[in-house]
Amino acid sequence: MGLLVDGQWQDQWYDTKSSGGRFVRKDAAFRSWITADGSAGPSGSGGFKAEPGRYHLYVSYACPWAHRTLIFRALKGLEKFITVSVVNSYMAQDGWTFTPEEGVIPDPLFGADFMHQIYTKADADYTGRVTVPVLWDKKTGTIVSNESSEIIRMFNTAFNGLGAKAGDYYPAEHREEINAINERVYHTVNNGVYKGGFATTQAAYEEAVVPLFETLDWLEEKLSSSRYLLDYGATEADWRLFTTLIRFDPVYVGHFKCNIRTIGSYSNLSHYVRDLYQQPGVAKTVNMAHIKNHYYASHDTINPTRIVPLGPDIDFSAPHNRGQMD
Ligand SMILES: N[C@@H](CCC(=O)N[C@@H](CS)C(=O)NCC(=O)O)C(=O)O
Repeated sequence: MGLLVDGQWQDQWYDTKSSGGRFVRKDAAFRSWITADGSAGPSGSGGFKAEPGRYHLYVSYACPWAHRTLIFRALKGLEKFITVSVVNSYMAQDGWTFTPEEGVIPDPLFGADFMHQIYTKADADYTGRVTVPVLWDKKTGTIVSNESSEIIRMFNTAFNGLGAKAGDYYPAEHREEINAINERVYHTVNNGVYKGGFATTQAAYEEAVVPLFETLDWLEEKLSSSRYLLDYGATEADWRLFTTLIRFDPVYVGHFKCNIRTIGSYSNLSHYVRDLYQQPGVAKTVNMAHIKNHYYASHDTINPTRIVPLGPDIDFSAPHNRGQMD
């Protein structure tokens, strides 16, 4: 694990000393938007018009943030427009790499060995963490965005005129409700598991894990009367929750000590995660070997032996009861 400082790679773990043992996530640096006509989006600069074959997506199968973007690429049928590379599941002193492993898709643009080389191609003096996902523009040779919440919104609409699949996962009339759910789920669940897992004091750990389970209890209740988080149908709020839920019992319960309850013990949440997993195109975005290997092997301050547990044995393709709620 490391970061770039003035374009130079440095191997360094997260600093939690300056924040009372708390893990504090930094904001993403590249914030432009692909739009249908190339006009500027809500942030960054314009010039990134939706065009077939122009953009390349770098992801890790392990990473829940990158996973969102792969799901939206599948839901919207963007595979034919946007090419993809997948990094190795192990992230250590060199950060994310393209070292061969089952599932890795090498970098076709530069033949890079390391993900940090992609960042310095975009900005030779870049300072900051080298995260996935990265959405790359082949035409101007730069990073459009490395912020997953924004990449999924681009994918939701920018390619509609080029023949993307139908489906609006951020409908204008429900944005307020989606934003409110996202806000709570992001802080207490998506990032909550990391705050619990990367905490280096008991207080910081408890500060994360208690609200995490309060939100899971709230979601369980919410899903007793509605198939998805909104009556509208599946929205980005569901997909943003899904990538954390599918990793929860295999990784976060053990490795991140988020173990007050399991997702398997929640009736609605466990059926809901299978329902989402079984939607067209989604199962192939889930690579459980990469997920488990990444967390258990890469975080040696948490798991120095790097032993990857064999369980739990979960069949996400088992039948679910959510269809009866429609
Ligand atoms: N804000 C980013 C966060 C992405 C992120 O933190 N990705 C992790 C992997 S799960 C990463 O690449 N971490 C490397 C690092 O922090 O050095 C997003 O949602 O796109």
